Amino acid sequence: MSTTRGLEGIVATTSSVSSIIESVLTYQGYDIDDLADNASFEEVIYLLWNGRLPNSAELSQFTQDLAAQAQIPNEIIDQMKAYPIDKVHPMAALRSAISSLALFDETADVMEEEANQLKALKIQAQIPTIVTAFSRIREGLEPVSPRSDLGFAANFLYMLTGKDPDEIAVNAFNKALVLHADHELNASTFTARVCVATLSDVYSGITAAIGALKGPLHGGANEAVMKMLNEIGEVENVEPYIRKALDNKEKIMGFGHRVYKDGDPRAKHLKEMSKRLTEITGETKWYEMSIKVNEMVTREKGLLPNVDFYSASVYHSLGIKHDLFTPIFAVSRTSGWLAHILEQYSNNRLIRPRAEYVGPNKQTYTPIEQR
Ligand SMILES: CC(=O)SCCNC(=O)CCNC(=O)[C@H](O)C(C)(C)COP(=O)(O)OP(=O)(O)OC[C@H]1O[C@@H](n2cnc3c(N)ncnc32)[C@H](O)[C@@H]1OP(=O)(O)O
Ligand SMILES: O=C([O-])CC(=O)C(=O)O
Repeated sequence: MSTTRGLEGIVATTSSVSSIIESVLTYQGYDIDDLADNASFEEVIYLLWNGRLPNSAELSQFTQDLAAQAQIPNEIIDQMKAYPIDKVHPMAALRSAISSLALFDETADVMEEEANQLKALKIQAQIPTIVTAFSRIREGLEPVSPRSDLGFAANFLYMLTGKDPDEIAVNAFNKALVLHADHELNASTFTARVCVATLSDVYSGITAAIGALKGPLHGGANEAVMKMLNEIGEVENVEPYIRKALDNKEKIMGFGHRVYKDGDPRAKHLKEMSKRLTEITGETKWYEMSIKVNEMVTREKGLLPNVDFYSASVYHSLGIKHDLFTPIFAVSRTSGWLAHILEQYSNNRLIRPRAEYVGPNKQTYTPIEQR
């Protein structure tokens, strides 16, 4: 038996949801560059789940269907109020709340295709409500109910702040959601597929995926990037900070990628957004520091920024709390997770690889009093 550490390069499934071929990312065959410049997040969800773009009647119906499911059970709000708020990371709160949602859905374990599609719609619609409600609860504020007259991106920002968001913020947030929606067989999507391949339920698949996304080598990197930028503080500190980190063989968050070796196509969009938004807020130092970190890490290590690097200064410029960056990633990636979960169910086989045994052999049991 031979092993490949971290399953690098192993093709573990077929999928028609998204592809990465020669560093070009597509959702159902549509280049991410095209979608980032033109599509609403609702269109992208529809695309990922149906394999084609909606026409305007279909999009309008889909948007209404999402809006109709956006309210979460009061019990979930009450539960979140009971969490030890000041100690709980919003990703942990989200993981628990999504798991709890299943308890209030009588169809959670119904495996028919239609029931699973309805659960997908509910989860996608309710995840922004959960993230924003938790954010407000921990600040001592009441959650803001979703509005059916707002699109997905606008509604998220509205529920977060209780105020109508401006157009620039909505467009930037929509683009960020589009860019994060799916990414082939990344760690959290693989986790979701492994989970539901046992014929476990959709909620379990999403809960497991949230757990995998939370780690700093995956989705948790965006929050870690902002922590690093905060520690650096000023542009002139970049050089000594990064030098020390590299000398100590520390990983620089937001750089490197398992699949892209010549650049993540999403990063250029986020870089441009970071430039624009920091100009608007007047806090250009976040962009300038990011550029300097980027130049130095690329020069010294040959590593390029991934999706998490510039998204940090983008979300910061939108006034979003740093520990909500990864939950926002989850809000977007849920669309991809759900597409993969439905695809897995449609042609399922248990996912069960092997491990090469490297432990001791031929051991003999010794009674406890002789050890
Ligand atoms: C949405 C996403 O999940 S995007 C990824 C988000 N994660 C991060 O940004 C965390 C930082 N980056 C990393 O840890 C890695 O680049 C990963 C996890 C993304 C990819 O990991 P792998 O493909 O397993 O690469 P691996 O960790 O083996 O790195 C290969 C070499 O490059 C180095 N390297 C990789 N990334 C970095 C980095 N960000 N900073 C410094 N060195 C790095 C490693 O130390 C290793 O060096 P070595 O061969 O001398 O030991
Ligand atoms: O594909 C990966 O390994 C990580 C990634 O960029 C993503 O999930 O968006």
